[in-house]
Amino acid sequence: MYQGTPDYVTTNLDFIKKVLIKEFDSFPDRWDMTRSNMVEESLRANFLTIKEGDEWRKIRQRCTPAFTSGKMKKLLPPMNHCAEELCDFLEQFAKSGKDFALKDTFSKLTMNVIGRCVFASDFNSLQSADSDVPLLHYSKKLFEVKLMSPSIILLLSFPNLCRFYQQITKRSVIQHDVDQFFIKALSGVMEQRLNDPEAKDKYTDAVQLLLNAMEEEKETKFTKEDSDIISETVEKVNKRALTRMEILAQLVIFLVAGYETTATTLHFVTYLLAQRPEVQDKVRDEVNEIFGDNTEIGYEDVSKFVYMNAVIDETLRIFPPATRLNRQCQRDIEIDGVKFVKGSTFTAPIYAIHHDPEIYENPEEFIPERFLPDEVSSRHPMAFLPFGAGPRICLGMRFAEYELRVTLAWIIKKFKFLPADEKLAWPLELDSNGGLIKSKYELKCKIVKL
Ligand code: HEM
Repeated sequence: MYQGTPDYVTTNLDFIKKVLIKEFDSFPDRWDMTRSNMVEESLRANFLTIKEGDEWRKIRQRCTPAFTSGKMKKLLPPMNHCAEELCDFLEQFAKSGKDFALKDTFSKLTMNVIGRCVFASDFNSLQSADSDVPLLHYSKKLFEVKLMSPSIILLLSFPNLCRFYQQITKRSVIQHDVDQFFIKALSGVMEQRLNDPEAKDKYTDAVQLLLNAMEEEKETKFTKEDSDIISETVEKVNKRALTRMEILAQLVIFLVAGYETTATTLHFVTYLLAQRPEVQDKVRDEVNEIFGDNTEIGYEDVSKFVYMNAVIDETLRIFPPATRLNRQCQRDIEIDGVKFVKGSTFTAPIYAIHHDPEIYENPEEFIPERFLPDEVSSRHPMAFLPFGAGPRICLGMRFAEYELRVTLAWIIKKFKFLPADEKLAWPLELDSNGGLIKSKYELKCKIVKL
């Protein structure tokens, strides 16, 4: 049982594949404890992550053009720009020789990348304290909905009362201030674009793509390369345009889903490289060969990384930012003798799968070679699920993959990463309160300029 709902959890990879892909029509949505109590027109009720059925299909279809391979090409210059800025920022730590906190630094970088790629704005996060970057402050807060917070307890104990309160006041019981902040901040950007007759030709960021989608009914053409983020299930959908609240909500979810997950991965990968100089040197050799004396990492360069890919994937295996994923059953169905009734849930325990010794020998060891192409092709496709799978797979997967590679290439080329003075025991002690993985103790390292 999960919060009063029957939940079936398994590490059986064939079974997981059936639920996430083959029987997707019976398991199209995520289970969300707060969904039924949300004010329909509220910001979070419109998040793609929470939307159900045809409403989800429509929004996913509209958002996908922002993440296609063609769009990624255009996003590489801003990603390179942010990575270069990060290198300038890191110089102070190289000069001081002191330990520095990885998570804080990479959170600011990923916020800047989202700023430039999604909002075509400079958030300048690196130079500011957290409290001076309101988007960072409120994005962190949006993630802080804890299972045992007073508002959640209230919601679970008195759902009807909460629904009544929300309908009357149009205020969300959970974090009303956060919703208000985002609505105010992003409405401004939207209005400015709507009032600019040249905006359509001037901007290519996600805000503009979604605004175009709001007005236009045009069909989007997807290439074969895009098949990993768009499925046929999504394409067969009514073509109603998006409302303003729907657009606002997706911008917020891109910001929130995009910054914490990618920053978490970058901070773990850098930490691991600092502990393993021989792996770090190997990545650097590859980077130097591909990056050379060029001024930025290009679209074709990214696809040439082999060892760096293996390092990133092995990091995502050991530390998957989302430790599990779930689906809610929409109609009674039996799969391999397991009966699901409508409303029950299914959980794929990503962390447990990634640490299963039957799948990965010595799972606590950092062995990037496990992710060299031949090894990957001999493994079950569901053995590695950091971005989920099936039609509801992470929409920002490719965005994250590019951001991780571009950033890592820049910092590895410019700096050597060394262990911090303060040593932590391995395996690291982790905390996944709220579903996202965290190290219990702050991860730090030292750097030397090359
Ligand atoms: C290392 C970085 C990231 C990781 C590990 C990650 C992981 C995930 C996972 C596990 C899911 C659930 C998939 C499922 O249920 O099958 C998900 C969904 C999602 N992610 Fe990511 N994510 C990352 C980066 C991003 C970025 C950069 C964005 C946007 C800019 C993003 C936007 C989304 C959205 C919108 C969904 C919901 C998709 C839907 O319901 O259709 N993610 N992500």
